[in-house]
Amino acid sequence: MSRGSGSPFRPYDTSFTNDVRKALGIRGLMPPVVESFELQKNRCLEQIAMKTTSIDKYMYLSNLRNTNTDLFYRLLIDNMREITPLVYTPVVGEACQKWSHIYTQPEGLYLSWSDRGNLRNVLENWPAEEVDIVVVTDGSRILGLGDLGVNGMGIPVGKLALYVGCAGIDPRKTLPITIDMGTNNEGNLGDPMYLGTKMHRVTEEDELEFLDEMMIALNDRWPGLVVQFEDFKNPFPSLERYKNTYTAFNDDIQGTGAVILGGVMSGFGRSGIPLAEQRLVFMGAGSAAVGVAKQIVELFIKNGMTEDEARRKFWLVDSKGLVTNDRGDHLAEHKLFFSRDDNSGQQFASLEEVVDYVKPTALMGLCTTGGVFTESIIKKMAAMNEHPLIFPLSNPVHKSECTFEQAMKWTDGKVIFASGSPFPAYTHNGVEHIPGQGNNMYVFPGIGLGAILCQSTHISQDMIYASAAGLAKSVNDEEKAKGWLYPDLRRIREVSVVVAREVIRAAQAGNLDRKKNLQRLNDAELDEFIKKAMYDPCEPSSSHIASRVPSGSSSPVSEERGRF
Ligand SMILES: NC(=O)C1=CN([C@@H]2O[C@H](COP(=O)(O)OP(=O)(O)OC[C@H]3O[C@@H](n4cnc5c(N)ncnc54)[C@H](O)[C@@H]3O)[C@@H](O)[C@H]2O)C=CC1
Ligand SMILES: CC(=O)C(=O)O
Ligand SMILES: [Mg+2]
Repeated sequence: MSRGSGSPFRPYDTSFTNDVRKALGIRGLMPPVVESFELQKNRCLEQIAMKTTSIDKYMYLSNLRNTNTDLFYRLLIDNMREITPLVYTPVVGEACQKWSHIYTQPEGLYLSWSDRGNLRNVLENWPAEEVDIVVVTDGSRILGLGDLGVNGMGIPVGKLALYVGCAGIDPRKTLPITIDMGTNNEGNLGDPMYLGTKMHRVTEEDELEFLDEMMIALNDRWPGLVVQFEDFKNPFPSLERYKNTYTAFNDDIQGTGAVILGGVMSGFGRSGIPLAEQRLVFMGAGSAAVGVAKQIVELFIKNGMTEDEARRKFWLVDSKGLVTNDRGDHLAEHKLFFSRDDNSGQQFASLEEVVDYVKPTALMGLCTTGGVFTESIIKKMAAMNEHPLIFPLSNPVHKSECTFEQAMKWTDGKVIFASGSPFPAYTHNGVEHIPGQGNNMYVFPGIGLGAILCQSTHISQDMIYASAAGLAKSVNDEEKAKGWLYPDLRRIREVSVVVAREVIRAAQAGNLDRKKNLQRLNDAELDEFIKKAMYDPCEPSSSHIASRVPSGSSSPVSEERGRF
């Protein structure tokens, strides 16, 4: 059986010792050699190198995850910088666009509109007894690629792979869900191979009713599980509805908010400009932009500003220009908090006009439109600031508002930079610079891990803020000396321990933790507890496997659901 990204079934693995093979009755069913994970990983890396396209590499890795879960995660954990871009952004974006064509296996659970009224029964079909965490999308805004319908399944699958790799969530207890509410993508509707229901999207009200049923059904089958909402075109209603009722959060609003808050906590310090003098222009005024701005507002408030003073540090620009009260259009609810009323009737249609008017210290890109941070705009940022913060955060790479190379060249190396998708290093004046990746993957795994371990009833704003503070704390002296805003991705599991610890502490402070005995642990003990709880795949020992062979069974492999 091979179902789901967290499918635990390990096939005849060449790391099985002869004793193990005997115990399982599988001698001869695989090559005779007994290999270490190390050797097997090298074979995997060789095979990945042989594939000439990113999508082939993605498909190879998906197959590995589904057929040898432990080996896949060993490979990911030990090669985080190399493998993450292949299973997450940017390649997952291309995989989603081609999902219905590269499809070989389900990868997760599909809940369709036609299943409404019956979702509890459909959940019964998922084979895992226990589920700790769900990532769910409706496919309506996949990265910056728009409505991809059920082809968006690559996103919950990829996010959960990072939950396992970055934070050691048990893969058997992860569940990727795509809800099939139809699609307004005419390309999908006209594609004979499209894997979703061929109908236009149901209304937002209908979708919310469906989500209500889903949340009840999920919590009925797996009480208290963590639910991460991901890549919904309009994620605000579900966040408002569930954040105080379930252990649920929205990664695009809150996770992104936390990761960028963590980055600016370091970045503002490096820029040398006091908080009171910071002015932030956001290109994009959607869920991610508002989520990020709101978290930074919290930072300003914690540093002595009133809420009103804090919100006035932000200028949001959407496809119609600067968001103002008197622009003449009906502003969506989520934009109102940041809408400007001090523009003296002037309207600004383009980003460059806004930059001239505001003279920002920081420029954030969350507008799904590649290249909008032009040479002219970036040069102006460098002329106005000794060290401008420029964060092109849209995904995948071709949606990035500028590249690292452009930001470095056009600011003559002065930029403080982070991007949503990874960019290659750039050598400036003979020194190699590695760009920061301001991606929610630095926090959501630790948020989920913390919430699972302390059995939090909700995921509060304080827990989200704590995750950002934990991330900022995780940048070590060596990384700071190199000017990095984020820790080395190769240390992500250490970082996730700190993030999880801070999240647990915030849950405890808010009395949201159900597992009260963690309160007795000091920080070092809590870190130890977290580390011990993390899945860390290793070669199976004879005793490990032998202990799982049911007595009287000659070949228990087909029954095997254990970690090996
Ligand atoms: N780095 C990270 O960790 C994350 C990055 N993102 C990226 O952020 C982007 C936006 O995501 P959401 O806010 O959820 O989407 P959204 O659809 O809610 O918002 C997009 C916003 O961009 C504006 N926009 C679109 N084209 C524009 C243009 N040409 N000029 C000015 N504004 C324009 C829209 O008016 C809207 O306000 C996506 O590309 C996504 O991949 C999202 C979450 C996390
Ligand atoms: C990273 C992420 O969550 C996004 O681009 O939507
Ligand atoms: Mg997302």
